[in-house]
Amino acid sequence: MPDPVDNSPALWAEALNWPKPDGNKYDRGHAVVLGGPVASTGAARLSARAALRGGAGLVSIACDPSALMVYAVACEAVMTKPVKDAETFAELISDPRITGVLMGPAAGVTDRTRTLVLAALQAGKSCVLDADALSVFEGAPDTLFEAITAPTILTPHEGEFVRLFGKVTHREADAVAAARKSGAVVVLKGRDTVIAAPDGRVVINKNASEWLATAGSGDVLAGLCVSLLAQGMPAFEAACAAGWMHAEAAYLFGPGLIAEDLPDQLPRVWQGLSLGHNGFNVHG
Ligand SMILES: NC(=O)C1=CN([C@@H]2O[C@H](COP(=O)(O)OP(=O)(O)OC[C@H]3O[C@@H](n4cnc5c(N)ncnc54)[C@H](OP(=O)(O)O)[C@@H]3O)[C@@H](O)[C@H]2O)[C@@H](O)CC1
Ligand SMILES: Nc1ncnc2c1ncn2[C@@H]1O[C@H](COP(=O)(O)OP(=O)(O)O)[C@@H](O)[C@H]1O
Repeated sequence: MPDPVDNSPALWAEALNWPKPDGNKYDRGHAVVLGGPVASTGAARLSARAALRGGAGLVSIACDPSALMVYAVACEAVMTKPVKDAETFAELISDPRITGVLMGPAAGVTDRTRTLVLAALQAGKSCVLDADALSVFEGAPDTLFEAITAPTILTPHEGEFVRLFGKVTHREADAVAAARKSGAVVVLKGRDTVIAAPDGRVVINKNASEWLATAGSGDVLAGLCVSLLAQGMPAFEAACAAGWMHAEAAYLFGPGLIAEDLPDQLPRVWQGLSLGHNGFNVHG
């Protein structure tokens, strides 16, 4: 295994998709977030807001028709799309302008979640799988791995990682082995988040604050991942950038952070990246 590299903008800043003076929202990607059922809508809303703040031009939450009004009332710039079953989900995401799909946050460990995840992967969409979209494959992880053909990011915490890949003994080596086995970029979350690619590249995110140990902060990270993926960044660079920007947002907010605070720190993170924060000047 190559020595893990510390995460920093120098690794991925060139791959960020900055808005163009003559561009429009479609140039910045359309991310779809699968929403959970009517009583569990917060996680997908956090992800969707993070996806917009992460720079995606359009973000939609796709949800069961029974939950649509909750999302529609709670969301403003984020759009809502009803999805009855795998067929309607496949039809929705067949739009070539939909460039990234996030599934998992509070989606439910259900047959519906498993079916919709497989439908998105089989459609060849760039996907981010988090939380329940990972847990639902416990006991049958090969069904998931065999369906992964397009750029995909998995964002497990250690509990979710164990369900798919078994015990964690050495976080860096285990994350690399998991990326090789699944064919996806694996973001093994924790105090020091490990980001591993199927080709063996491995990066460690060391700028995280312990205030990130709060409900929903992983949903924000998943939303950032799908945002950058939908904007056309390669999966490994998107995952590294998302991990760094997520931690930087927490640092900029400081003590007392809850997950809702993270997306609204992202403009300051973008400003820092564009102005040469941390010694790195994106615009030269
Ligand atoms: N606002 C909302 O709507 C929110 C909704 N959310 C939604 O809630 C659902 C459940 O998600 P979840 O992560 O809370 O629970 P689950 O999948 O049962 O795994 C937890 C078990 O794994 C283990 N574990 C080991 N290491 C771990 C670690 N580093 N971090 C955490 N756990 C670790 C640990 O086992 P232990 O170590 O205690 O034996 C623990 O018992 C899911 O749909 C999610 O999206 C949340 O996103 C919050 C905001
Ligand atoms: N002690 C810690 N120090 C730094 N970052 C942490 C710590 N604990 C958790 N995190 C980060 O917070 C996020 C938690 O994500 P997750 O466990 O999926 O929570 P949730 O499901 O509630 O959103 C991850 O990005 C993880 O790396």
